[in-house]
Amino acid sequence: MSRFSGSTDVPVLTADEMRAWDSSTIRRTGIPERVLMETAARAAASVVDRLYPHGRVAVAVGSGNNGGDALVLARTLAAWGRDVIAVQAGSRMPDEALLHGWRIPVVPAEGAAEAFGGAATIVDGLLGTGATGAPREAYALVIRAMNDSARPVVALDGPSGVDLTTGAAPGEAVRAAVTVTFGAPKRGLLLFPGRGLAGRIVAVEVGFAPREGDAARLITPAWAHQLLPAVPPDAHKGRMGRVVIVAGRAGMAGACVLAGTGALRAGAGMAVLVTPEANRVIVQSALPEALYTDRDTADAMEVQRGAAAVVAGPAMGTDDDSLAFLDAIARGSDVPLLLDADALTLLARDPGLRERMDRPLLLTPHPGEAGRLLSSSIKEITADPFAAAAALAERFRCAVLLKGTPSLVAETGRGTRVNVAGHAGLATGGNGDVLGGVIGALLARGMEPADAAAAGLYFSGRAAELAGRGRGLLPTDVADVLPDALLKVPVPGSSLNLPGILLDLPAAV
Ligand SMILES: NC(=O)C1=CN([C@@H]2O[C@H](COP(=O)(O)OP(=O)(O)OC[C@H]3O[C@@H](n4cnc5c(N)ncnc54)[C@H](OP(=O)(O)O)[C@@H]3O)[C@@H](O)[C@H]2O)[C@@H](O)CC1
Ligand SMILES: Nc1ncnc2c1ncn2[C@@H]1O[C@H](COP(=O)(O)OP(=O)(O)O)[C@@H](O)[C@H]1O
Ligand SMILES: [K+]
Repeated sequence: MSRFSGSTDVPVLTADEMRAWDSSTIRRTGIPERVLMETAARAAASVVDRLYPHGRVAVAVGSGNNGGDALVLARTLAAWGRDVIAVQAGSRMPDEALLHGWRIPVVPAEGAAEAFGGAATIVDGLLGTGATGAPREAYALVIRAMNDSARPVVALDGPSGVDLTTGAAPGEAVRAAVTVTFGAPKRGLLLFPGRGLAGRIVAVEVGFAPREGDAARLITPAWAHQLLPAVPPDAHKGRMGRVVIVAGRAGMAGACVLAGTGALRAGAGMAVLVTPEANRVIVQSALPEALYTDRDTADAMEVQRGAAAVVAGPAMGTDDDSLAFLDAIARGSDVPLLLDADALTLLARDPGLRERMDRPLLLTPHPGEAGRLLSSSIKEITADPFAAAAALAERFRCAVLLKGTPSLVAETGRGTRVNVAGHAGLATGGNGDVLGGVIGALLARGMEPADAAAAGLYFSGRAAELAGRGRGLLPTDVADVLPDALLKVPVPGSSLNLPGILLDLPAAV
């Protein structure tokens, strides 16, 4: 389960943004680079010593500052009484003065396999934010030896060989058990394949100045809970938000039921399900708490009047009738509108729909739907989801939740929000429908579309964590524990029980 500090603000940075933050901290505060390195390496040494307290530690050292971190860590562990050996991968070692006179045995890259074989734990200090392209030969050799050693590897800042901006691994790449990343999680650690190679991700505070600007940020529990409107003790159903859900063509009642369940489990005062007569018996039996309206009567347009938010699209159909109906719904009110699934396919077919409506809008595409909306391929979307989410937000002048691992929320002029709550148990048809309903409920309580989307991702992800990790988790199981996820802010902290941990994310398995 992901664990956070109590911070509402944890940035997610590209390698360039990280370097800019380094240098602006050094420039503005006068703190020497060596002090930042010392703090970073000592924090990483604490993590290594806490998780792997016994046996020899072999430290792989590159020639840049990532290697500098590795030398400081090696010296620190040696001073703490640990048995340490270094493997030199670069043509030169970082400044030996970093060792403060401690004598650490150093072997060349060719001796890596033997050195790792004789160690209990390996530390990867080969490449960090300054790396470009695939690791070159001596580095590649050391990485192969690391991966072949069957020893746990703790990566410093990122697993060497992973592009810390894109998550790509163009050549050999370290498979880490744990990554200790400095100052803020790097974007490439949260994107696959980087996310898979990073193992458990521990982000530690190392003394950077407060960040300015609109970089991407994690959706933290503290942030999501602080957005959540309180339930007043004198609440009544009219004040808790009425969500209209347009979903499920004939024979596809499930999508409608799941979205309605999501809305009610997230605290909507009322859910109105707009779906064809053929689905009536099913939706009213499955979800008697919701109201039903026949999509093919004039009532379907009337129900928008009392609505605080509208969710349209899950399995609603993509034929001409559905397009005409969606068009009427979109123009029929000015309350926030969420478009998902089939409604996104219809929007891709008729982008003019956007110009004909005048209301806060949120799109929640998965990469396939995003590809249709941007006329590009799924491959292009997943290669740079941050760019795709931003392009959609710009193109449709609205908030966008791009589903994926991780799911992102973008809106022009605001920093992208990155979701790390949840797990692969959510990869079951129907979870998107529940999510749409959850966000609908949050919109109906007055949250801005981008905030509702981000909070909806967090609470659904958190519910999946509470529901457990086993296979076969149903969307309704996730929905059932939503009230618990909404009620309790998780206690901050990590099982590492060390100060300064910003984020402790389990390995993606
Ligand atoms: N600055 C700070 O405040 C703080 C920074 N910190 C730490 O510094 C790290 C960034 O350090 P950095 O900028 O020195 O880059 P780094 O990742 O060590 O790589 C550069 C070296 O790798 C080499 N190299 C590059 N590509 C390669 C390839 N494909 N294959 C092989 N070699 C390759 C390149 O060689 P060159 O190309 O120049 O020959 C150069 O020698 C950051 O991740 C964090 O750990 C912390 O201490 C906290 C404070
Ligand atoms: N591996 C995963 N880790 C975290 N969240 C996931 C994972 N797989 C799916 N999800 C989430 O589950 C939801 C599935 O939505 P979607 O693809 O629209 O499914 P459907 O339309 O079939 O209900 C999205 O919010 C997605 O981000
Ligand atoms: K590294």
